[in-house]
Amino acid sequence: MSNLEGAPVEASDVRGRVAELHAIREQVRRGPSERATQAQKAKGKLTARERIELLLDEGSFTEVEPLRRHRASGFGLEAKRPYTDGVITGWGTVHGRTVFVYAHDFRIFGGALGEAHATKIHKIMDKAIAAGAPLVSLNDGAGARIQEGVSALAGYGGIFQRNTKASGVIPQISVMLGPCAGGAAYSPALTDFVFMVRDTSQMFITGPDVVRAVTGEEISQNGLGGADVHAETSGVAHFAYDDEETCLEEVRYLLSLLPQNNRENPPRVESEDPADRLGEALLDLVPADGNRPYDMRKVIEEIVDDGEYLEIHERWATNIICALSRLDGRVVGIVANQPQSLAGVLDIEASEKAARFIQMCDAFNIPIITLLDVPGFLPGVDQEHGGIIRHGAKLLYAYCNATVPRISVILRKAYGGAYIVMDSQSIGADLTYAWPTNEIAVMGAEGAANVIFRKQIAEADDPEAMRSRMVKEYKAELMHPYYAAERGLVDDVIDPVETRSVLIRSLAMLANKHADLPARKHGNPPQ
Ligand SMILES: CC(=O)SCCNC(=O)CCNC(=O)[C@H](O)C(C)(C)COP(=O)(O)OP(=O)(O)OC[C@H]1O[C@@H](n2cnc3c(N)ncnc32)[C@H](O)[C@@H]1OP(=O)(O)O
Repeated sequence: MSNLEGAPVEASDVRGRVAELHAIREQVRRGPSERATQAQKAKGKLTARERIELLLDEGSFTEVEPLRRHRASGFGLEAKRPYTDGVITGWGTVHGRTVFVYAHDFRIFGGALGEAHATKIHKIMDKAIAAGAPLVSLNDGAGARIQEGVSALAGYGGIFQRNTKASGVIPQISVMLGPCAGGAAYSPALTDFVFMVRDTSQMFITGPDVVRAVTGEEISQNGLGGADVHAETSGVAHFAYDDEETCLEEVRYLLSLLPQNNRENPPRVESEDPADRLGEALLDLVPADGNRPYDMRKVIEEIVDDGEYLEIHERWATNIICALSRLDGRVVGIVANQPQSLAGVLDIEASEKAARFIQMCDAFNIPIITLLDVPGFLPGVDQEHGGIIRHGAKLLYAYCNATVPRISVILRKAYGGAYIVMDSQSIGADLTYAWPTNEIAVMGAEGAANVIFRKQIAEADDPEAMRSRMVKEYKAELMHPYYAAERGLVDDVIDPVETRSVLIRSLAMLANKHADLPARKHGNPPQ
């Protein structure tokens, strides 16, 4: 028999050796000690194996290198060589499709990454890339293993390099389930989606102690890098949940909406929701008066299959909505202005959020539906000095670069540069529709009249009466609902109730869209 720290005792026959193997396996399964497990539970956290069980289909996990141990020395490491070396790696299935996974075991060296631990992760990442299947990391590790020095740091380099190589090839999902500092925060930042759990997970480059020493700021771990901070303020996390069970269930849901790799389409399902269902409610959801707010989420619910969608970055940059959903069983990415948050303007954060989402959709063959109700870019010194020009350009670049089917629907306002940026026909949308409530223009009629009729208004006996006459004139001349359609700038003006069926027919037509791009190493997108 063997123990976790020592070498196996030799058994003399086959049965004896098999028994020994099973005994070792049992030790590996149990982990380092009951005390360590209790400490993990006391922090409100599940163990790495429990997490893997929740993530994957029942009984589907196959572990790789469970018997791996480090060969490092010094600081008493020779006497502490637990199996797995603090990370459990392998593959299983989610909804029947292969998914690779690695999970830090915080009970072993606080899940800290040493050389052997890192090479296990490298191996599983290489296998995920080769097999063309998603990679999910379950992060609960204290960063580089301090006792192993620069060997541990090099291990991170290998992870970053593979994250980048896999980017746009296989979906990569990072689930943050404990404190993740330094190197442990950068790998997730390179992946497609970051999930966090409130109170138990944190991400930061340097912890509160270093922050206090350098800047004098006092802040808790959660205040610095907790789930709410990253889901609402920094935008580092795409999703935040109250508990690990819900979090891992949502990872499974996200995976059901993604293809296995960039050579596949996302999985289509049978939809029970009729493709020709009319959305009568849309007539009441969206006020014709462009200044009145409404909840764009309700519009999305009315259009998509069974009202179901998964919102990404739900609480960050809320003036734009990014969501994955289905139309007649086909996965779509929805980008929509949200008139009830900052009137749906585009600002720095909204541009960044939507740009990354569009890039992800394009990489993984997910058609993009854009729902427009946008008054323009947010004016202001903060925005200009913060670089709205280059951040807004990210959104423009992402749309222009996307070769997946692209369909836009203009619900109400579509003004100026924001109209062009939000997947107008002129930047390559395949199909553009407008509701009869559309207001496509360079700017709102009030603003336009104030500029071009400034002289007449100023010289009039009754400037206010003159202004309102000019606004009316401008609207009648240049902003009537058929102005863009008459010029072929939209493909049709549609009855809002038909939006779902029009989109479904359009997606079916575009299903085999193919676009050839000029040869180049890669573009140089604005950053
Ligand atoms: C490139 C880079 O990654 S640089 C970043 C390097 N990492 C760090 O600086 C983080 C250092 N660790 C910490 O700050 C804390 O351990 C935290 C916040 C992660 C977790 O705190 P706690 O939940 O209180 O756990 P605790 O500190 O008891 O650690 C658990 C065990 O992991 C060990 N451990 C923690 N961090 C590391 C580490 N980086 N390397 C090796 N062992 C570590 C602890 O010594 C402890 O071991 P023990 O159970 O044998 O006593």
